[in-house]
Order: sequence, then C-alpha cells, then structure tokens
Amino acid sequence: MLFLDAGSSSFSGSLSLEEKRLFQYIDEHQDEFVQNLAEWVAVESDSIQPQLRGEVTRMMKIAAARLQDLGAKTTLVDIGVQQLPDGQNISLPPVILAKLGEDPLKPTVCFYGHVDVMPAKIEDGWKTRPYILTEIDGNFYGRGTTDNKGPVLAWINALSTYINLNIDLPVNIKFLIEGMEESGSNGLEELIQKEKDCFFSNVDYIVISDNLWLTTKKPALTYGTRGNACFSVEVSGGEKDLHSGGVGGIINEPMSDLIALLDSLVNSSGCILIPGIYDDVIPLTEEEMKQYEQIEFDLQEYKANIGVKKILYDTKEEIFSHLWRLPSLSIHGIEGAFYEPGIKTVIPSRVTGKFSIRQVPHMDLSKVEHQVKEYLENVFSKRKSPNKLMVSMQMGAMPWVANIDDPQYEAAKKAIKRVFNQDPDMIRDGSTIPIARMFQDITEKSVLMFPLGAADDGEHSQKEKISRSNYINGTKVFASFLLEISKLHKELQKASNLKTVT
Ligand SMILES: C[C@H](N)C(=O)N[C@@H](Cc1c[nH]cn1)C(=O)O
Ligand SMILES: [Zn+2]
Ligand SMILES: [Zn+2]
Repeated sequence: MLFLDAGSSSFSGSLSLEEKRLFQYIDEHQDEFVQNLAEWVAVESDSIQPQLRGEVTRMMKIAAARLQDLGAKTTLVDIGVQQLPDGQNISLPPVILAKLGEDPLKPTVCFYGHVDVMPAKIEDGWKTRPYILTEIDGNFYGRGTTDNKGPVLAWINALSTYINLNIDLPVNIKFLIEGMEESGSNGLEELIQKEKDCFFSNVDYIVISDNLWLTTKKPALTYGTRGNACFSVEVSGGEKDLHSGGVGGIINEPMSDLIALLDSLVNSSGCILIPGIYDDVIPLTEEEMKQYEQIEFDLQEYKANIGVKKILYDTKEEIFSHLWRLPSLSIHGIEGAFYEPGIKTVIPSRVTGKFSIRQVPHMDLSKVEHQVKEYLENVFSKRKSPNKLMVSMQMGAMPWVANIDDPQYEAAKKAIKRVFNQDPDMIRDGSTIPIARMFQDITEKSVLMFPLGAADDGEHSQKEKISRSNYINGTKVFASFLLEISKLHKELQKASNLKTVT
C-alpha cells in the first residue's frame, strides 16, 4: 500500500495510545479515504437544476449505504415535493437520519452535513473536469470536495477508524444529512420540528462542518453565519420576443427596465441603496472590535486566495465587519437573457433577474422583503414603462450566532490544538447555513460549526478543492474531538452532580 504523509499535522503534547492508533490508522488509510471522496465527487448531485434531482437522490442513497455499512441505523426520510417557479412539483431528495450507539452514559453528538453541490460545468472555466477528482500538488480538485462532501466523509472516516480498530466510540453519534442545502434546505425545517422530541430528544451537541478557515494555514471555528434572502425580479413585455431592428427604439424593452432595476440596488462602494435596509443592524461592540484585532490576517494573501486584485476595504476590521456584521447585496444572474457566444439581435419579451441580500442578526426577513418590493416598485414606476413587474422572495434563511462558551467549542479547540498544534481563529462567516439557526431555535441545543476547508478552497467556484492535508488532518481532528467532547461532558456532568448533592 502507498503510504502518503498528509504533511502539516504536528501533534501537540503527548498523544494517548488511543490517539496514536487512531492517527496512524488514518495516515495509513489515506488512499481508501481519497477513493471514497472520488466516488462521491463523481455524482453530479446538483440541487439547483431540477433535471439533476435524480442524481441528488442517488447521492443520498450512496451516503445512506455508507452509514449503514458502519453499523448505523439509517433511515431515508421522504420530505415531500418542491414546487418549481413554473408550478411543476418535483420530489425533494430524502433526508438521512442515522444513529450509531445508544449508550445512556455517553453524550450524543449529532453531525449535520449536505451532499448536494452547486452546479459546475467545464465550460464555466474549470481547468479539471468538475466531477472527476483530480489531485494536483497535494490538492484534490472537484465539485463538492470542500463543500461539503469532503467534510462529511471526514466524519465518516473518523468513525470507521474507531470501528475498524475496535476502539469503543466515546460518544453516541447521530447523522442528519440532506441534499438541498445549496437550494435553501427545502423541507428541512418541518422535519426538524417533527423530530424535535424524537430524533433530537437525546442529542447533546450539534456539529456542522461547512465553510472555510480564514487563512490557508490556521484552523478556525465558526460561531456565526449571515442569513440570506433570495429575490427574483421579473419584467415582461409583449407576448413574444421581437426583432431589435424591427422595433428597437420604439418600445420599452424588458431587459433595459430590468438592468435599471438591478443597477438601482447597490452602489459601486457596495452600499445597499434600498431605504431602511440598515435600520436594524446593531453597531459593532468594542468587544467585537477587540476580537477582530486579535485575528491575524494578511490582506495580500486573502486577495490571492479569492483571486481578486482589489477589495473595497483596507483594514481587516472593516473586512470582517462587512462580511460578518453587515448586510450585502449580490446580483447573480438573468433568466431569459441571451448568454451564448455570438450575436443574437432579439429583444427578449420576459427576463428575470436574481439577487440576494445576506442579512445579519436583528434584521427582520419580512421587513426586508417589504422594503425590497416597495423600493423596486417605486424605481419601476418612475420609468413609466408599460411592462409588467413582479418581485418575489424565493427563499429566506435567518442568520445564526452561537455561544462560544459552549463546551463543544472548548472540545473542538483542544482537538485542533492536538492535531495542528495551534489555537483556532474564532470567526464568523458571511455565507449561510439555513439550518444552523433552525437547529438552535427548534432543538435548543448547542450548535458548533467546525470548518475543514482552507481559505483558498474556492467553494462554489471553478477551482473548488480540498487539500490532502486538510482532508486527512480533518479526519484526525474529528476523531480527536469525539474523545475531547466525551471527556468534557463527563467532567461537566460530575460537576453538576456534585452541585446537586451539596
Ligand atoms: C455555506 C454553505 N456551503 C453554502 O454555500 N450555503 C449556501 C446556502 C444558501 C443561501 N442561499 C441560498 N442557498 C449559501 O450560503 O449560498
Ligand atoms: Zn456547504
Ligand atoms: Zn455551498
């Protein structure tokens, strides 16, 4: 067997015999773990394009079979249908609920992950084929490698290591794995509500492993994410597309109306122009400012990681607050627009713009929806266009902030220290895990986000990758986390029992 050293792992302190065995096994079984990742990446489980829904369902079945192989009691739960914008209904992929171990003396950790991915086509500019895992210079390129198949597999690898070494699992494990995260986690809230007093009743800790570190070298723990409100704005004119030579200049073109509307949303400094949108955003506290100051951050490296030459802000404090504490508005695309190469002298009769607003705590989703609709209707009315405008909020997810004093943050810090020999950055993230806030609100359990990917992993982009080092050391960190959380949980229980007695 080919033995490959994952590289940057440098163990802190002396490892227990158990940890030595676990880590050695993980190092020695890298090829097998990589092969599993290649098999998962090969499934085009894109949850955005309805015609690929069958592949998402196939992916769910593959993941369920893997958990079953580990000995987990696994159920694929039907969560109903999704209504598409054209009124058609298509099945949602089933959600995996699985459990491994039911020892009442052990804590129960529930891991959440998703195995759906963002769309990826070679024509988008990929240098490698997006659904064929390709290793270049210690990095595995492919859609879903870091978001989120790699981290889900790292959990599974960690568990299979315990099982294959016959080491008693220090915790009971539950899994909730879904296939619609990238689409807004359709149907999941209802399932969590339904399972609150069943599947979740004995869960002590919920762990999500998604998003990225802030840098390429230093691990991070994430204690907050922004929400997202996704809008569509449709402008329709006559009943059919028209010849731009035949009628260009004598009608109000839907595309011109739409471009004006989209252009009215945000200025070139990134400031959202919708009146009232910042009203409920609370100012940054001094404590937050101090936390930001403590985070090491290299602006040049950050720019290189995201592949841009200039960003709107010069200081790390401004960057963090704009990513984590302030809303942002991004324009994503136009349905109905001509986008192929070449020339097409047609005036489209109906076009739909897509944009989203990442919101932060204290912003109210329905208020944002109202503000957006009122503003766009107002801008449109000023154009005196006879075309028809329709604005709708397609999806709304709430922001999430955790309590970093929860014991599992402590356990995760210890596990990181043992594997990477450094303390993690404590960060928030600008993106959204729709389910994070729902977990917290509905189950009232502690939620930890434990990212594995490095800052240059390019989630959602053409060069998505995870490094061998992060994938393999990530597997070790999760194996170690299970030991740490079980130790800490026992200590806390002992302390609380003592308190009750005295
Ligand atoms: C962080 C996670 N991998 C992710 O990318 N989530 C999506 C979820 C979403 C939000 N609106 C629609 N989908 C994201 O943040 O874009
Ligand atoms: Zn993700
Ligand atoms: Zn994603």
